[in-house]
Amino acid sequence: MSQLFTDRLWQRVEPIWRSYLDHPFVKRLGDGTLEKGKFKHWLKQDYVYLIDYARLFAIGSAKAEDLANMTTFAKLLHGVLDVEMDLHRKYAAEFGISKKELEATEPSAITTAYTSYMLNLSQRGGVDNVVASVLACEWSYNYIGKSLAKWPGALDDNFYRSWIEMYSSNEFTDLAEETKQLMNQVAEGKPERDLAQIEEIVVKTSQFEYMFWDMVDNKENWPVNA
Ligand SMILES: Cc1ncc(CN)c(N)n1
Repeated sequence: MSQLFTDRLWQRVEPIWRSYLDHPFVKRLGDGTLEKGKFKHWLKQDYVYLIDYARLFAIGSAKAEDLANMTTFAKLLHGVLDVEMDLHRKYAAEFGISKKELEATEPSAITTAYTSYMLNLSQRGGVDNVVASVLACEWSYNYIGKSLAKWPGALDDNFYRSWIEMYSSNEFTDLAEETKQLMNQVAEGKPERDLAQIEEIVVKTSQFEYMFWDMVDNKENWPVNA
C-alpha cells in the first residue's frame, strides 16, 4: 500500500508538534498548575482566532468541486462554531466573561499574523491551500489532547480537565480525521511541486501553533501600547 500524504506530513511536523508537549503552557494545562490569567488570555485570543478559522471552512465549502466535499467543509465549520467554541463559552462563563466580551477581544500580533496567513493562502489558492491551512490546527490539538489525556492524573482534579476531554474526545477526533482524509484526497495525483507547497503550508502553520502557545504563555498583545 502506498504511503498516505498525511504520513509524509507527520514525519515532517512531528518534531515541531513534540515540542508543544514540552511547552510550559501545555505542560501546566496537563498537570493543572497553569495560571488562570494565562488561560484567560488563551480563551480570549483563541475565540477570535476561531472566528477567522471558521471562515476558512466557509471558503473551502465555496471552493469545493463536489457536493461531498462541500458537505465535509460545512460539517467542519459547524464543529468549530458549535462544538469547539462551546468549550470556550463554558470556561468564559466560569470566569464571568460574557460572549460579547469574548467576541470583542482585540487579536494579538501573533493571532493576526496566523489567521491572516491562512486567510490569504485560502483566498488566493484552491481547495488544497484551504485544507493545508486548517490541517495543523485541527490535528495538532487532537494530538495534544490525546497525549495529555494519557498523563497520570491529568483527568483527575484538574481545572483544565474539560479542555483535555474535549480535544481528546471521539467527536473532536472525528473532525481531525475528516480533515486528514480531505487532505489525502486533495493531494491524490498531485505533482511533487504542488505537494511540496502544501507541505510548506503545514510546516508554517505548525510553527505558528508554537508561536501561539508562546504568545498566550507570555500574555502578549502588541509590542508597544498605543
Ligand atoms: C491556535 C489554535 N490552533 C488550533 C486549535 C484547534 N482547532 C485552536 N483552537 N487554536
